[in-house]
Amino acid sequence: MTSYLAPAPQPSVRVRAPGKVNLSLRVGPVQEDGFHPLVTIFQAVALYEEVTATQVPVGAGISIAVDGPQADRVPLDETNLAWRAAEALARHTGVEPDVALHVTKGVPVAGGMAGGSADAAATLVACDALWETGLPRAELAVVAAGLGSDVPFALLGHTAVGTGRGDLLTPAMTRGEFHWVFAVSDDGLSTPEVYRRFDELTAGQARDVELADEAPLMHALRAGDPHALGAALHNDLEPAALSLRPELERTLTLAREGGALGAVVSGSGPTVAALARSRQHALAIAATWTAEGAADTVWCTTAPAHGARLLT
Ligand SMILES: C[C@](O)(CO)[C@H](O)COP(=O)(O)OP(=O)(O)OC[C@H]1O[C@@H](n2ccc(N)nc2=O)[C@H](O)[C@@H]1O
Ligand SMILES: Nc1ncnc2c1ncn2[C@@H]1O[C@H](COP(=O)(O)OP(=O)(O)OP(=O)(O)O)[C@@H](O)[C@H]1O
Repeated sequence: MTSYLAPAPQPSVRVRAPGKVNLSLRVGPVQEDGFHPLVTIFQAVALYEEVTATQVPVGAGISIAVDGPQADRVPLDETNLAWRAAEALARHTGVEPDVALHVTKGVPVAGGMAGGSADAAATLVACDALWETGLPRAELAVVAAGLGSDVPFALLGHTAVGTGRGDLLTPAMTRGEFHWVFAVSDDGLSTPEVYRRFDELTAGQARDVELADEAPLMHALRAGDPHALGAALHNDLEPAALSLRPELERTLTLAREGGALGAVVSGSGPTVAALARSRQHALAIAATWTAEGAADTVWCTTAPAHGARLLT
């Protein structure tokens, strides 16, 4: 009689990281390095990317699989931000980059909601646990900033003020829960292209960014006042996104006509974010967008949400 022993499962670690909306995004004049100085207020939303990192034999290298809505629009090679995050952490800590990554997308792709950045942040936390490299969060944030301006915020989550390229973060005090609805387009926008259009529209003469401009928004967050927050939403990239996608103007108008407390293009777009009074109100705005054909899909959620966090 032959006995059969099933192979032991390989150790694996699962991490969840959030997408974001920029409650305010103020963009200064382009610098010599091609980046723009920002003052932004990030808020993490309860739409999550999940990354599972599984141990593989020494020398196997990195591999990646992706599922979830819009997974077919995500690269499966070394250009994937999750792959780049594993490589960057291995380089930083001197370990061999051997890991199988599985990404489940829960944030729109190329929608201005930093889904790829959330994958990178989740991968840093997952590989740090799997490889037992034990980096403090502050050091992970340095590796994160090398991967992209939005990656440190996906690590931190909740609500935060971002300065520099958006990578220098200070947590912001908020009260309560906010209801968001997002109009998502199947056809994403390229972040560098939107910044380039911003440069054209401002003829390189954008006004310097000032943290003081955010006082009303910070007050609304501290008070947990969705009406004041709605009135304070702001995005300097919105004219650039609208000039590349004029149809987004109607999506914004429909949300406002539907009683949204505020409506704004999310980050570099083309997602439009509307702040609702309640979950029922969010669903009503979503229904209007759908009925009017103003979005390919609509996603309702709440905020703020936690940053990159181990699930197992
Ligand atoms: C639009 C936002 O999502 C708002 O949070 C971010 O500024 C974009 O962050 P991201 O996608 O992580 O961007 P990165 O990967 O760092 O940079 C991509 C490109 O965006 C432009 N970029 C980005 C950040 C910044 N402060 N200034 C820029 O001009 C640059 O052309 C850069 O080459
Ligand atoms: N893990 C990933 N998930 C999604 N896209 C990725 C990933 N890695 C690389 N990409 C590429 O990067 C592009 C932008 O991805 P992403 O979904 O992060 O955009 P975004 O949300 O607009 O980013 P941001 O708001 O940070 O500017 C995609 O079109 C895709 O080609």
